[in-house]
Amino acid sequence: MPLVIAMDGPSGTGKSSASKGVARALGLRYLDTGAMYRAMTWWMLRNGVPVEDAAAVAARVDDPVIESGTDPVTPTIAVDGEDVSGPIRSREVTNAVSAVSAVPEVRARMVALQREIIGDGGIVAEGRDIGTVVVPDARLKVYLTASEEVRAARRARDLAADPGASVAVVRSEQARRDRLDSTRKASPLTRADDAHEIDSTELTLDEVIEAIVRLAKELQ
Ligand SMILES: Nc1ncnc2c1ncn2[C@@H]1O[C@H](COP(=O)(O)OP(=O)(O)O)[C@@H](O)[C@H]1O
Ligand SMILES: Nc1ccn([C@H]2C[C@H](O)[C@@H](COP(=O)(O)OP(=O)(O)O)O2)c(=O)n1
Repeated sequence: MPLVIAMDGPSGTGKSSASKGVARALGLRYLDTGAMYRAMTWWMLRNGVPVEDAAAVAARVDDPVIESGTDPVTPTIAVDGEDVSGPIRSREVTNAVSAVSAVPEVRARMVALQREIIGDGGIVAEGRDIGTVVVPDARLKVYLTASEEVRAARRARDLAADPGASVAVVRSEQARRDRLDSTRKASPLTRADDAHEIDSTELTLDEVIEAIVRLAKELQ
């Protein structure tokens, strides 16, 4: 079976950047499953669905059409034909996404879509449950970590245009999201037993990419 690389870990550990780099280096496709949960959340907010009400979210789960592009050079995400790559990164969506992604009906639909896109493989897929639920038989699983402090500093840099996003605020919002993502009932964030753990706290992005490419080459 063509290679599937499953990349999981909490927010700000470098999953998206490393996954895109590895996909480019190895000529693989790339899937950002977090962007899909963010797209679903953006749609719920736009349509006035109370995101803390799991039954209300579940009732609308089949309505949005979510399309993910898998080119690691220009990843795309659209909802009902509208490019939402910018708006899904807002703090409003970020702070609502854990509630929406904890709803089992949301996860069932997203996982089915993700498996369809992953197909026969040749892809780096990143998220929270790729190695545990979406592709439990992936040939290579990586679990990325980094200190809370470094993760918050990285994400605050990404949000530099938002004056409310100080490192302290980002750190506390991130800690809340990690707690929700790792304690929810439906496929919580957890390291698969057979995942390689890489701590990126003291590594450059290139070093992380190199480490994963080396692991992939060892499989051949
Ligand atoms: N090893 C690293 N060293 C420094 N900065 C990094 C590293 N990995 C990622 N980054 C930066 O941290 C930010 C968050 O990375 P991202 O890939 O979006 O993480 P995640 O997908 O895990 O939330 C980005 O600005 C990215 O460029
Ligand atoms: N496979 C996945 C991917 C993301 N999620 C949820 C939980 C996360 O807090 C949100 C957003 O994920 P995303 O990877 O975009 O978050 P970060 O960029 O790492 O901050 O989606 C999930 O439940 N399962």
